[in-house]
Order: sequence, then structure tokens, then C-alpha cells
Amino acid sequence: MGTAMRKAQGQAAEEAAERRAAKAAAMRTARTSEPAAAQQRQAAEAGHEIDIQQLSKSYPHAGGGEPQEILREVDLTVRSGEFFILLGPSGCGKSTLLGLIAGFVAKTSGRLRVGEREVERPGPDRAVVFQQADSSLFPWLTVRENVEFGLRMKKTKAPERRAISDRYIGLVGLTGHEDKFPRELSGGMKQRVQLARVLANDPAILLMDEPFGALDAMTRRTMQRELVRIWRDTGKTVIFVTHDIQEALLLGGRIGIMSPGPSSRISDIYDVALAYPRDIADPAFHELHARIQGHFDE
Ligand SMILES: Nc1ncnc2c1ncn2[C@@H]1O[C@H](COP(=O)(O)OP(=O)(O)OP(=O)(O)O)[C@@H](O)[C@H]1O
Repeated sequence: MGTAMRKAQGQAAEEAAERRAAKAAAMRTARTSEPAAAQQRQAAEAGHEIDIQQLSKSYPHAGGGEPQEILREVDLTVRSGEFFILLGPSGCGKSTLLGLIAGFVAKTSGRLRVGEREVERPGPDRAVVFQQADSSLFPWLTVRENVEFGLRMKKTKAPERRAISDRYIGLVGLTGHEDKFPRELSGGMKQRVQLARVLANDPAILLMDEPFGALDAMTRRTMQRELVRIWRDTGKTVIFVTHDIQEALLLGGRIGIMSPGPSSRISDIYDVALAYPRDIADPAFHELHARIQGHFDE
């Protein structure tokens, strides 16, 4: 099959998946506002607050000189169930901060706790969603097998695995695509599989590193809407990295602005007191956009 035809088919399949997801979402929104609130309360009670104090990170200099300080004395508290955005210019250290919270980057100094525990390594309470789904999906496994992978590792029994994968495949709008392989999916669909797989493992905290950065504008917008819906449905804590102010304002409850590196820190935090779904034509949206833009024009 020609590349153009594969692309067209992929696009058609994705559009159909998006239509189904939007329809399911519309039905769910009416049903789940109460349970979502209850789940968010439960998450808060479970104590997955992220507490960062005076956190610094330096990398050794490649040429053997002075270490390069990427983050200097970052202070931040993210409450359980919050949707927090890390916004900053390219190279300021957003991914490094996310990696520190994930536990796969070692801190140089300071304190980083999730709940009562100091973060020293990755853990099942924290899952990372990367920009490129390709590098995280197993190409030889189907959508369902990819989503169930972590559950298999945990030796979850087949009927329960099936129920969980059904739920999350449905939640990301991929019902009907369970038996496809990653090569048969569009970029947006692969990103949905990555999200479903992470959600199936039920981490309290989702760490998302520009997860929609590689998608076209339309798919990106759909995924942003879906993510807000999933976050409200599940009550997870989300920390989402982006350098796109509009994306930050569409998604976040609070936006932490990182100063340009080196020695970056969180210089300001904005509360986004706008109802979901956010409307980019809303004058309050514009005003906040202009204020945040001001940080980067200086
Ligand atoms: N393992 C590493 N060793 C040495 N330097 C690193 C390492 N990882 C990142 N850096 C440096 O740390 C700085 C911050 O990188 P990081 O990827 O955290 O920034 P970012 O804000 O996420 O950038 P972008 O928006 O472009 O993805 C960069 O100067 C980068 O070169």
C-alpha cells in the first residue's frame, strides 16, 4: 500500500476514533462530574502531594570543566489531583525537573518528596508520557497487549486485565482498534495507546513531557480536550511540560513559569481560574496569555 494511502487510512481511522471519543465523552461528562469530584478528594486524602524545596541539579561539563547548573533552588508544591503546568523556554530544564520527579534523574541537592517519601528512584506511583509514543510502545505487541503489558508484569489475572484494558482503551477512544499493531496507527492514535498503557498501571501521578508536541494542530487540540476529560474522570495528579502558552492555558489549573537557563527556577506561578473547557476567544484567556507572554518578551 502506498504511503499516501496508508496516511489517508490512518487519518480516517483516527478521525473515526476521535468522533467516537467525543461522543463517549459527551455522554460521560454528564454522568461523571460527581464521581470525579469524589475521586479527586480520595487522591487528596491518599497523600501524593509533591513537595520540592531548594532542589538543584548540575550536570558534569562534557569537556571536564565546571559542572553546568541547570536548576537552582527550585521550590514547588503540587497538590494531589492538581493539573500543574511547567512552562518555560527551550533548554531551561523542564524535562530535567520532570525527570527528577520521576526519579530517573538524580538531584544534586535539596529536597524532593512525594507524600512522606523522598524520591530516590522511579516508582509505580509516577508514570511518564513522552513526546514520541514510538519509543515507548512495543512494535510487536497489539494495542491491547501494549496496554496490558504492565498488568502482565504485575501478574494481574486475565479477566481483570481485560476489564482494565477495555476501560482505558475506551477512555482514550480506541475501542475497535484493540488488535492493531503500532505500525497500523497514526501518531495521535499511538499517543492515545501510550496514555492508555500508563493509565492502566494506575499511577497517582502522570508526568507528561510535551506529549502532544509532535502531533498536527487538529489532533493536538483533540488530545488536549481528551486529556482534560480523563484527568477529571480519574482525579490523577498531572504535571505537564510545554513551551506553548496556549496549551498551558487550555489545560492547567496552575502554571509554573520557569526562568531561562542556566540555573533556572520557577519564577512565577499563575492560577488559571477559568472553567473547562477553556475558550481561547474568552477575553480573560487573552489577558492571561498576554501577561504570561510578557515573561518571555523581557
Ligand atoms: N544528561 C545530561 N547531561 C548533560 N546535560 C544535560 C543532560 N540532560 C539535559 N542536559 C542539559 O540541561 C539543559 C536543560 O535540558 P532540558 O531537556 O531539561 O530542558 P527543556 O526545558 O526540557 O528543553 P526543551 O524544551 O528544548 O525540551 C540543557 O542545556 C541540556 O543540554
